[in-house]
Order: sequence, then C-alpha cells, then structure tokens
Amino acid sequence: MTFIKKLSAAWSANNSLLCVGLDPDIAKFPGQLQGKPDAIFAFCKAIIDATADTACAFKPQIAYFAALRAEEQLEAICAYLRVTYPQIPIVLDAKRGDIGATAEQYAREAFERYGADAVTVNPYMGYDSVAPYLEWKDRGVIILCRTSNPGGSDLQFLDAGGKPVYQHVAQLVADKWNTNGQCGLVVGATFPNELAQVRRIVGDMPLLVPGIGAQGGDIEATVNAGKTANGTGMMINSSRAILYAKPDAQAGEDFAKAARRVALETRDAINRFRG
Ligand SMILES: O=c1ccn([C@@H]2O[C@H](COP(=O)(O)O)[C@@H](O)[C@H]2O)c(=O)[nH]1
Repeated sequence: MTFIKKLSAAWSANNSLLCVGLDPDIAKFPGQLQGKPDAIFAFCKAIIDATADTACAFKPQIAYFAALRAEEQLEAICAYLRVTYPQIPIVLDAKRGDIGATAEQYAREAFERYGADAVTVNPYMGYDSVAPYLEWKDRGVIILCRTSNPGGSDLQFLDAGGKPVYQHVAQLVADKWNTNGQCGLVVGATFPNELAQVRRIVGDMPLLVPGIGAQGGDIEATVNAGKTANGTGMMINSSRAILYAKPDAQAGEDFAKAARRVALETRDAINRFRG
C-alpha cells in the first residue's frame, strides 16, 4: 500500500490527525528505565502501545537515536511498528539533503534499513537531490517548506521572484516534483497564516505540521488553516508534550498512561475543529 493510502486509512480508522513524535531523551526517562541498555526501545514501545489508537502516524526523529549510537534501537522500533501496528505510517524525520548519489544512500537508509513509509527531506539542493527518494514510488517524501522554528524566516521568507521562498517551494513541489502523488510538505503550526497560504497552493497534499504542544502552536488556528475540504490533510505532530507528560500520581498514572491521556486530549482538541 502506498504511503498516501496508508495515511488516509489511518486518518479514518483512528479518527485522528495526530502524529505522535518519538524524540527519546534519556535524561527525561522515568527512573525505572534509567541505565537499562535497551531503555530507548522500551520507552518508545511503551509510548507506541499507549497511543497507537490515537494517532494517524508515528514520527521518530533520527537525531535522538543517532546521538546516542542507538540506531539499532530505532531499527527495532520501526520493525515493532511495522509488525504490530502495520496500519500506522512511520514518518522518519531525517531532513536529509545531499547530491543525488549520496541521496540514494539516504533513501535506502530511510526506506530499506528503517522501513519507513515516508521521510522528511530538505529541498535546498534542488530537484536532483530529492529525485532518489521519489524513485521509491510507494513511499512518501515530505519536503521542508515553512518550518516551525523562528529562524525559518531567515531564508524561507526571502523574496523569490515576487513571492517568498516557502511559497515557491510549495508551488514547485505541487507543480513539478509531485508527479507520482507521493509528496508532502512540512509547515509549522506556529505559522497558521503561512499554513493557509500553503494549503491554497497545494490542494489536498498532506502536510506534516509540527509546532503544537511544547512549541505553543494554537490548535484551532492550525486546523482551520490546514484542513482539507473533508477535514483531513494533516499529520499534526506533538512530541515532548506527549512523551514527557506529567503523570497524575493520584490517578495511578505512569509515564505511558500520562502520554495516552495527553495524546487523547490532543486528538480530541484537533477533532473539535475539523468540521
Ligand atoms: O519545522 C519543523 C520540522 C520538524 N520539527 C520536528 O518536530 C518535532 C517537534 O517536537 P515538539 O516536542 O512537539 O516540539 C521535533 O522532532 C522536531 O525536530 C519541528 O519541530 N519543526
């Protein structure tokens, strides 16, 4: 099944636009996991099991694994997801960008080694740097457009022939790069006006929208700006706010139950504005 079909099915099956981000930071792990050799796998597995029915996608951020030499645990998490929750797409957040020959290897890393359904890619080096990912016709290629961080404006807002660079990227991907219907764009929830502009340019193309939760993006503004006519079209990501939700000790919560509570609250808050 293609990434886009899998994502559409997950939107419906779980009635959710929530993407649960997997950004494991061992300094924030609960005491019982500290010091264990497979702590990252155990933490992510517990979060996945607690939230799988609330999510339309999982988004592991590769840096959190690579920095700790924990790529094998990322492989194990992706394998666990593929076997246990095959209906939920894996979006590998790698933000790669390099010349074509190197990009071929990055594409193999994402799609062969980790078995991701989609990968995030940086468009700065142009079409030939993205083409190797597009060769994987059944996978999603999600291109940075208007990122959620304040410094994204430094380049993405520069004028490019009468429109800002981020709009140029959106137009280029929609008109020229998305010939196989497998592309998506990253647009931050912290910039709902720009999100609305991108939605106007790209039609129903799926958008990965980080920036709610820890980054403070407004859910109502995000959903209103980014939803498609049928109330879907987005993977609205939250990582830290779910992963490190404070357990309610009086309710007997552990970290996974707290994560589930926040994931459900976030999914429901998003759904209130889908129409
Ligand atoms: O523009 C972007 C692109 C990617 N990200 C990634 O999303 C998550 C956000 O984590 P939170 O804890 O919900 O803030 C993280 O993995 C980023 O690398 C982004 O934030 N903005």
